[in-house]
Formats: sequence, C-alpha cells, structure tokens
Amino acid sequence: MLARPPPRPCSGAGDRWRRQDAPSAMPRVPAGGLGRGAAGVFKLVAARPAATTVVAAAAGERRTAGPAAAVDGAQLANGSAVAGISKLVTSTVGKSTNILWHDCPIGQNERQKLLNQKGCVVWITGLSGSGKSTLACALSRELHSRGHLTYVLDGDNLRHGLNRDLSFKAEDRAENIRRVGEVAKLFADAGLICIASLISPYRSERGACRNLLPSSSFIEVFLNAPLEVCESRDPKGLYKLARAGKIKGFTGIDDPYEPPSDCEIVIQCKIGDCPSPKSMADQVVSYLEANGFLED
Ligand SMILES: Nc1ncnc2c1ncn2[C@@H]1O[C@H](COP(=O)(O)OS(=O)(=O)O)[C@@H](OP(=O)(O)O)[C@H]1O
Ligand SMILES: Nc1ncnc2c1ncn2[C@@H]1O[C@H](COP(=O)(O)OP(=O)(O)O)[C@@H](O)[C@H]1O
Repeated sequence: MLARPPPRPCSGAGDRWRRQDAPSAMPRVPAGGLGRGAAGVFKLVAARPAATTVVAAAAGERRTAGPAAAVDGAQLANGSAVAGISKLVTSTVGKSTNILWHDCPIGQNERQKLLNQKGCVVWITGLSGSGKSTLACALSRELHSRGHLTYVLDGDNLRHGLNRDLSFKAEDRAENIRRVGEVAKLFADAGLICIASLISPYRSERGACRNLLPSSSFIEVFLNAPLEVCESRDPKGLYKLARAGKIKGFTGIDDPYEPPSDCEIVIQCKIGDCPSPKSMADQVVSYLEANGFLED
C-alpha cells in the first residue's frame, strides 16, 4: 500500500477512514479483491476534511509513507485482508519504519472545551534584542491573568536542553526551528496557547512551522525593531562581541535575517519610540480575542 500522510494527525472521536471512488487513472479494486501483482487505487477520506489521502494498493505490498490507514472493505488476493474487515497498515515516516498512528478518544476539541480556549501557536520572530522574550513573558502574564493556559518556548531557553546539540550555523538553526515548530504543534494540540519566541531568521522554516498547523492557528508576530535599536540595547553584550569579530555568524551582523512578508501581526519599534511590553502584549491579546482563540 502507498499512502500519503494527511496534513495533520487525526484526533477526536469522529475520525474514521472510509473508502471512496478510485481515481480514473488506476483500475478500481474489484469486489473480489486484487489479483497477485495487480494494482488498484483507493481514496481514503477521514471524517475531518483535512485528512484526505489517496492510497494505491498493490497485492502483497506493504509500503506506506503516512499515518496508518484502516482500509475498510479491501481484499487482497494474498488473503491478508478480508472484505468488510478493516486492515491496519503500518507507515514509514522519515527513518521510522513499521509504525502505527494511535488515536485517543480525548482529542484537541475535548481539551479546548476543558480550557475554554483554542489551542494555537503565537510565533514571535525578530532580531536578537528586539524584545521577543519580553513580549512572550508579558503576553503569557496577561493571558494567565485572564484565566488562559499558555506555555512559552523561548529559543535561548530551549538551547539549554532540547536543542543543546545545535549551533548557529544555517542547518542547525533550521533544525532548531523545525523542532520548536513540532513541539509548538503538540502544545497547540494540547489546547494551550503556545508562545514561541525565536529569532527564526529564515522565511522558509517559519513557513514550514506554519504548515504544521491549520492556517489560522499559527499567528506570526514580527517584532520589527531595527538593528540600531537592538544593538543599542545589547543586554548580553553579544552585538559588541560580534562587531569585534569575536562571535561569527551573528544574526543581523554577518548572518541573514529574512523579515516576514505576510505575517498576522507586526509590532513596530522605532528608535526612541517602542511600545511598552504591556502594549505589545495587548496588541496580540486583541488579535486572539478578535479571532476567537480566547473562547471554546
Ligand atoms: N550567532 C548568533 N546569532 C544569533 N543569536 C545568537 C548567536 N549566538 C548566540 N546567540 C544567542 O542565541 C539566541 C538565539 O537563539 P534562537 O534559538 O532564537 O536562534 S535561531 O532561531 O536558531 O536563529 C539569542 O537570544 P535572543 O537575544 O533572545 O534572540 C542570542 O542570545
Ligand atoms: N518594548 C520595549 N521597550 C523597551 N525596552 C525593551 C522592550 N522590549 C524589550 N526591551 C529590552 O530590550 C532588551 C532585549 O529584550 P529581550 O526580550 O531579551 O529581546 P530578545 O528576546 O528578542 O533578545 C532587554 O533589556 C529588554 O528589557
């Protein structure tokens, strides 16, 4: 079997796979099943529309590339599946072979009801010293005071643990962002308002994190503080070291930062004119409120 993974894991009680008409390019699977060496196509559609996929079935074949699918009513000539009985198919994802997606009856919807909020990711990007951590903490505090459950994933902090094996060269920054995107997705699935604050300098990697979630649940916040502002703050003295050539590949000095072109929120900070941490947080809270994230 060849399967493409649905764009996001299926969760919740309503998700079940069912067979649909096969695309015309491949023969439909006959009622009696496939002959040995024959191939057919199933379209499997989960109850949730986002989880649609197409599966090509070749008799005796057992390769998949996505979450396990229960093929309903398929019969293979080698007798491995009986018509009318669901057959679980294992998946290959990356380097993991023969794995199954295990669903639970308690899903994101149930958790969101419990928390009276919608799980989402607020992704704060900007130069070092732009105020990402300050905003993340102010936002967390503000939402907490309103009774909402948040969790902050701070780039600096994660590099003390989960990402301690990563440097600041391009491929390690990309892996850093990928990992944080995956963790953030889990927190959002848990029903939390996850606040990720990383430099995350590359547009494509931020886009990949966005694509892990339903589009409206990824809220990209650009803390647009010019280099002059960040450098004049320099709370850790890193810009000074970078200018002196003692840190190589420092973002904004001798390493790139690609500003977002289509983010949900821009917080503008000019020389001598930056909004206070509270008013930056309020700007994000207003967005969350207006878009229904602060209610179930
Ligand atoms: N070379 C280089 N470039 C940029 N930043 C550096 C570098 N070396 C160390 N630091 C410190 O690491 C913090 C950024 O970590 P991130 O995980 O957010 O970076 S990235 O998203 O992987 O680019 C960043 O923290 P913030 O100032 O909070 O952004 C810096 O303190
Ligand atoms: N809105 C703001 N107005 C004035 N100073 C700020 C503001 N936001 C952050 N700062 C200060 O700028 C410095 C860098 O902030 P920080 O949150 O650590 O940035 P980042 O996480 O992007 O590196 C800190 O000293 C912080 O107190």
